[in-house]
Amino acid sequence: MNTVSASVLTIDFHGQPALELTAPDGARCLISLFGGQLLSWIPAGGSERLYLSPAAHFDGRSAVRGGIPVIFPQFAERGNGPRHGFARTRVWQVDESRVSKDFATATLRLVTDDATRALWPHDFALELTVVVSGNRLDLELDVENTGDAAFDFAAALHSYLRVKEVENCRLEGLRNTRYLDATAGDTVKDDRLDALIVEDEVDRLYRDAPDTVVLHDSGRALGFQSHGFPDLVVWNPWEHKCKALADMPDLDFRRMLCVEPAIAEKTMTLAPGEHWSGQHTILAA
Ligand SMILES: O=P(O)(O)OC[C@H]1O[C@H](O)[C@H](O)[C@@H](O)[C@@H]1O
Repeated sequence: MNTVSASVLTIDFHGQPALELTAPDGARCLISLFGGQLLSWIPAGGSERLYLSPAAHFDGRSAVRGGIPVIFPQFAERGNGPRHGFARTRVWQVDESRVSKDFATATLRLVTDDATRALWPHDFALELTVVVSGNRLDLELDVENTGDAAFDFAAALHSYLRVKEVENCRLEGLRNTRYLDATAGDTVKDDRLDALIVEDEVDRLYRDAPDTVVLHDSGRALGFQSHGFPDLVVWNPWEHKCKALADMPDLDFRRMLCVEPAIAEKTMTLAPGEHWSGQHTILAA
């Protein structure tokens, strides 16, 4: 019988410091301090469930293509700041990390500094807590207004899921919902289908999305439960857009699908001293 030793290790991953968490049951994940970004998740007894591009840039400046980037305080180009915000390109601090008898966990923190103030003139504290155990990954994102004026923000946990073959995937749970279709100039559309099947570029912002969706992928499945995030973004660049991405191999659009709980269509307002928190759980089967 294999024995697993539960641990939290600080390692170097492509020149960046990262935390490797191993739970007593062998479930593992890797979190880069650059971006506070999950880069790998392997459930106990399972295989890798996050997509990380083999051509991702690890230069300490560029956003890393894959894993679970934290999007804050802006979604995509819905604002005047950097695309998808700056949280994914800042170095976060480790606040706490530990193993218990059932899980391994870490909390990372990003707070205002001169560089963030130059991009977005507000005082904030962001906290990402990751818990890995068995077949589940739990993430909690907390935003606090630490300044003396209200601010508006957007946020997302931009999850790149590794799939065997994207054309064989079915994303279920979105029937009878509405989405903005970014591939058609943000036209509002109704989803009337039992499942979303990816056969072309998909870039949809589901508003007031259901908290639970399930991704079936060639005999495997991932279940998602989120709380606090009103929207859900689903993205696959497909052939043409993937070719245009310098940090992703041309055919890797087949190996990934992004399912992203988000505050995206409408920003959220936080008064001084207020908190918002959102939870995102992924279950592997
Ligand atoms: O290339 P990035 O800036 O990381 O953005 C990657 C993707 O993120 C989201 O899913 C958006 O809906 C897409 O429109 C965008 O292409």
